[in-house]
Amino acid sequence: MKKKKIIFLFLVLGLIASFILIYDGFFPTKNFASFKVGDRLLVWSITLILFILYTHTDSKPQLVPSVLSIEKDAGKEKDKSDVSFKDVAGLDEIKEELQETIDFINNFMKYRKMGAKIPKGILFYGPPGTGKTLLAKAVAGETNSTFLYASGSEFVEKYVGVGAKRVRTLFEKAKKEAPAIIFIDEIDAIGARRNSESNNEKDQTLNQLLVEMDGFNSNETVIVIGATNRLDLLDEALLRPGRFDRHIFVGNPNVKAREEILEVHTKNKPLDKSIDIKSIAKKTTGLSGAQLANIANEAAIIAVRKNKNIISSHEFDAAIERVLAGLEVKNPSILRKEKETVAIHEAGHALVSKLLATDIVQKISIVPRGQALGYVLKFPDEERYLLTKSELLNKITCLLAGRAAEELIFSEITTGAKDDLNKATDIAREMVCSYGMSSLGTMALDNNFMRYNSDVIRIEVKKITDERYKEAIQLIEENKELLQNIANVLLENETIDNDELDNIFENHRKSKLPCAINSN
Ligand SMILES: Nc1ncnc2c1ncn2[C@@H]1O[C@H](COP(=O)(O)OP(=O)(O)OP(=O)(O)O)[C@@H](O)[C@H]1O
Ligand SMILES: [Zn+2]
Repeated sequence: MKKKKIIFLFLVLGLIASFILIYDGFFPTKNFASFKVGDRLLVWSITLILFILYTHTDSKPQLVPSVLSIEKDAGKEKDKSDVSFKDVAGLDEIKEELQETIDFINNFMKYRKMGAKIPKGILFYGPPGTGKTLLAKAVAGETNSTFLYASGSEFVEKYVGVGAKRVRTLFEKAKKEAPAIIFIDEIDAIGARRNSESNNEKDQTLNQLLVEMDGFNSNETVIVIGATNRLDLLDEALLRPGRFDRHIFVGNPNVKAREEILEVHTKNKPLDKSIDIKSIAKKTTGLSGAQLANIANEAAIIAVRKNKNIISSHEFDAAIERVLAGLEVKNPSILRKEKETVAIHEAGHALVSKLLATDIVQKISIVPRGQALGYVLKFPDEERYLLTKSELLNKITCLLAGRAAEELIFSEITTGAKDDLNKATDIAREMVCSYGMSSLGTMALDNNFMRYNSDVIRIEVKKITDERYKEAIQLIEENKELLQNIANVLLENETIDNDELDNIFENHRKSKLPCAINSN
């Protein structure tokens, strides 16, 4: 379109020049005396050529991108993948399960002779950053297949038909370059359940995807891998046999897998002998593969910044903190009064966490990082898959303890508890709606019930958080002196680590013992 505009501009100039020269032909003036007949003919012919060019340039309105740009967009990372299963740490069961698919692509004829059909579609689902894309790339790498990457959101367009066309182009390309792995990330963007307030463009795109998946037969070595964080959102039609009929959950790594992931991502980095990958793996419960990769990279960056030629455990600790809590804010201009409030707030979290022995407090800090003015870094003592009701309640108490400490010490509350309140409310809502842990009964509540009974749910959630808040207040009240001690050390040193916190508790305990000499 830009080209057309430029041609149009020259055409207008040409036309003006042509008219002036025609006019001048009839009523010659001095101005154009030097223009011979040949020159005039040249200007007229150029104008004519511009006119022909203008009328022949693609004049499709910009509403729909041209086919060319669609072809360029669909399957951007068209390439052979150089990732193999060696690069995917942990996830052993998944790799085993994918072995069959790999064998099918590698020994296509063997299966064909037997009349065996292999699944066309595999769906990876699970939290972000757990290696879904990496696994798909590794399948392509292990089979030397073309890897075609597309993100579901790329197909979502305002204009009807564009998304569907992109899907078609993607599959055409895959068939042409088979064996191929089509990887559609965020497939929920196009594959979400259809409802009555349907969106025509989205429906057409999803329909096209279904048509394509039904359309290619098992003789074509094209495998579609979809990935989503929300399996529950997907349209059932997409999950039917013959489409995405293999669902593989890719979850956050356990301690052994975390160790392996850290090994993979530190393989090419010069590590100090003192570094114990096992202990880093233990400290990072609940983190995803992507976060661990990020930590390894941050540790290297921090070491470079310190002009070191080897990465030590100090850099790793700093990297964990940075990835979990965000960037340290340099020269923050925080008022003394605010600092006191933050210290009391964080001391409240740490005190109650320790009293209730929920998680191990790794570090308390009032050095602002990212959006937070202060934070408490905690890790569970061990890998947990099940949580008891009392553990969930204790978690809520710990979350509300920051606000409780503020109220108790300053008789005033601040906006600092926003994030805590969100998290506490989320846990309480889950207890009520998903875990059957409230007086509403031992059942899960479906969306319909939740929509029409939001008040009932709110009352239940409030009951839980109110009680927990009361408990937090009581615990802090009983240990006010300890809270002050923690806050004072924080104000003085800005951070407290696990051992120092133990010391504060221990010193406090000793100070409460009746003095041995005086007792005589
Ligand atoms: N199991 C793993 N082994 C090695 N590296 C991993 C693993 N899991 C994640 N990573 C690292 O994290 C990065 C991001 O992972 P990936 O993009 O595959 O996650 P994802 O599950 O597709 O995330 P999202 O759902 O956000 O798209 C990878 O490039 C890799 O560096
Ligand atoms: Zn807080």
